[in-house]
Amino acid sequence: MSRIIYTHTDEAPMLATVSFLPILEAFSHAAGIDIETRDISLAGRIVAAFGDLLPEDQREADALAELGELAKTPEANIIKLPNISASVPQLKAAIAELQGQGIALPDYPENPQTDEEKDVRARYDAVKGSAVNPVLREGNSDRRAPAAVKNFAKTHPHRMGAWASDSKTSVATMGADDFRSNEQSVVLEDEGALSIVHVAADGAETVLKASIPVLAGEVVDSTIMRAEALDAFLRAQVAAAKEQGVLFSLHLKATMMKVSDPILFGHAVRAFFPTLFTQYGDVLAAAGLSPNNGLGGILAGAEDLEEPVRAGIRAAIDQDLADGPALAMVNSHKGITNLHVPSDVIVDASMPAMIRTSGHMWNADDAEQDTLAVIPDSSYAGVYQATIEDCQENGAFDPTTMGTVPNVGLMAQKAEEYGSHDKTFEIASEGRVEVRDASGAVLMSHEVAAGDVFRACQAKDAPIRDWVQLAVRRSRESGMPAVFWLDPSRAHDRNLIAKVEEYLAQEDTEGLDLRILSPVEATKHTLARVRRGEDTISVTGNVLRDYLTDLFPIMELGTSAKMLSVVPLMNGGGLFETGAGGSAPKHVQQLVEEDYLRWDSLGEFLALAESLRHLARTADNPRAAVIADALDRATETLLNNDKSPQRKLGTIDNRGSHFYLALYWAQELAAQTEDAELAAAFAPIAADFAASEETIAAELLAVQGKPADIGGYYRPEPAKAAAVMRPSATLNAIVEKISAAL
Ligand SMILES: NC(=O)C1=CN([C@@H]2O[C@H](COP(=O)(O)OP(=O)(O)OC[C@H]3O[C@@H](n4cnc5c(N)ncnc54)[C@H](OP(=O)(O)O)[C@@H]3O)[C@@H](O)[C@H]2O)C=CC1
Ligand SMILES: O=C(O)CCC(=O)C(=O)O
Ligand SMILES: [Mg+2]
Repeated sequence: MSRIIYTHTDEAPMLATVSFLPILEAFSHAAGIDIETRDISLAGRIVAAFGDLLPEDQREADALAELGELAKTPEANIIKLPNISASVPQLKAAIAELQGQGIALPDYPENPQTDEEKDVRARYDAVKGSAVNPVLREGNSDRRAPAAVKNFAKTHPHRMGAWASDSKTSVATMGADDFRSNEQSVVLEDEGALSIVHVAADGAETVLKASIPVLAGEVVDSTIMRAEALDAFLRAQVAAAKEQGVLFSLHLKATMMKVSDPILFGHAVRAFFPTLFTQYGDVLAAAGLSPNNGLGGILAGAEDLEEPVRAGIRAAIDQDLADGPALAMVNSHKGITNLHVPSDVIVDASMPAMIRTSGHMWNADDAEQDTLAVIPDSSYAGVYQATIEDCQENGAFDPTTMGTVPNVGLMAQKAEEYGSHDKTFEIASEGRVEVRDASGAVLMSHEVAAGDVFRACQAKDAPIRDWVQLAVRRSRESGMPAVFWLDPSRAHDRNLIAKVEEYLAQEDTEGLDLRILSPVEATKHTLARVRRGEDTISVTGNVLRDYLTDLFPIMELGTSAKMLSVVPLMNGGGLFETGAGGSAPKHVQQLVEEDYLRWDSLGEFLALAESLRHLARTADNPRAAVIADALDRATETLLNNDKSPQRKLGTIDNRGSHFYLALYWAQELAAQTEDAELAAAFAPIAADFAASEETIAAELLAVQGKPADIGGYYRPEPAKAAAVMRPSATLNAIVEKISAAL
């Protein structure tokens, strides 16, 4: 039997899976393929983290660890749906829900003191933030809009907000004293181990990290964000937004940058609420209410404090809101601001969403307004400023004519910033931080003050070489020019440029247009081509991979969820991610309120076809190729017949789109001539689906419009979720018959 692993994740994609998986299993069975699921949801990962401490009957295997090992083998064929990268507030909510379901989990220790509490905290911290993707991504990233999807977007353009030439929207970034400007970088000649040591002003040494294994040829960088400069910068932006009459909004990646960015977020909360922290800073700290978890956590925690402190805190917050600039809102109806929850505004998706909406965000009156987008570190902020300037000059992008920008991203083996969590520290006291080799020689050194954020990153040589080869291959296969977005004014990028030049020289690049430009120059170059309808591959590091695979798809297709996202694993396996989009929490809310799920599973369909094709190649299963090609044709028909989920009640939603996919897929299999046995088996199934179309559509539409009970948010009850997500008895019966057909 050939095997595909389909991941069980969170929120909208997990609910979509409840509906789609039975269909997928039935069709795959016909090709002798086993679909196995593994639970890598936030809830599943929490339970697995306490495997040894829970009562026997509550223990669950660590599926993520298993898949992480599998990803290093040639047999890996994993379809990875988006999952929650949890902030602390989300983590606590998930723990509470699981406790409510009777699972004997400890509370999240806010301020761990005993060894036991420290152990609990370490387990929870390992589950926090972007804890899944870095484990599975044992390869570099190839994300693109398939031709059928791009063509559909050109003929059915999504709405784009017009840009005014007098738009006051802009990006503010530090440019000095930040991660970018303080960066140092070395290329290691030999394998070994590094250490990170803090040397206090009096010479006392504290080991921050005892041993970082390194390989020969690896690029290692270190840098710091200066707290004092950050505070001055943030205060200046609060004043600037007020003076310019624009919204203040902060854009970070507190999920993936799970150690550094919540700290930066906390600094912004302090800068925006000076009265609150001057008057109540000590009270909040004593109550364990950290600004790093956002205004939402402070407001909720203040409820437990005594009067008059409680009223005083609220008054101070109101005072600061009245004194400061208007604050961008995440949900103006519920009064949720940009500074409420660190994971509510995630830069990769939030900046493109703003650019798509005329450079606006929402204010407290639920109206659009120009915005000062605050992105403290200047490494990548210039990309957004250049894009904004382009729109101010030339107007909004036109999805009917614009070129496409696929991405080849350096990602494997926790490359660059996204692998830096275990090497990121908030500095306790003045002195310097040194990165030393095993002999004690100092490779890099930074003067530091208390509160500065130190960060070290690694990029291994083999992934860098693989990334250059992937870029050459994609440029060759697509016929598109490719631009390496690397900045000669950054220490890390200078080392990468040298490697790119070395490895490109070893490839056959005859006739290819490959160049290296700084991110801002690359943005300008790419956008000029985009406006002429020309296509350009962006070849980037891990962070720009993340940013650009939302930025361009959101302009081109309306959402990054429609992207094909392939990770050719370095040891020969395949990881197929579904789009670049996340798990869309607001979709679950809509489902629970009115039994309508607008999640678009297009990303799953595209990933599945690639996964099947990979299986056909690696497991010598020609039938897998037949059902893959049939699936791609079915997906194209689905797009052209407009059977993707719409957005409003009374139209087909996610479940309806799964039915139509099954119908078209069965019809394609019945019609193909490569595999007669398969065609014969699917002919009656296709006929059944077609004959029942009206009944099934009616059964699926009938449930809409009233609240749906799935019995949990982070871990819904399987039976309730299945009842909600599979409401058509007619459809379920036909799906059942497929497995018996072959
Ligand atoms: N690979 C992964 O595992 C990723 C996980 N995440 C996680 O997702 C959560 C939410 O993050 P957020 O930044 O809000 O990003 P999301 O991508 O979840 O949501 C952004 C917006 O994209 C649109 N969208 C995304 N996917 C789909 C889809 N399949 N069908 C229809 N619309 C879609 C919706 O916008 P619109 O209303 O405009 O249609 C949605 O509101 C977080 O927990 C985050 O950690 C985020 C990114 C990647
Ligand atoms: O892992 C995450 O938290 C998000 C991943 C992401 O945004 C991406 O890969 O595009
Ligand atoms: Mg992303």
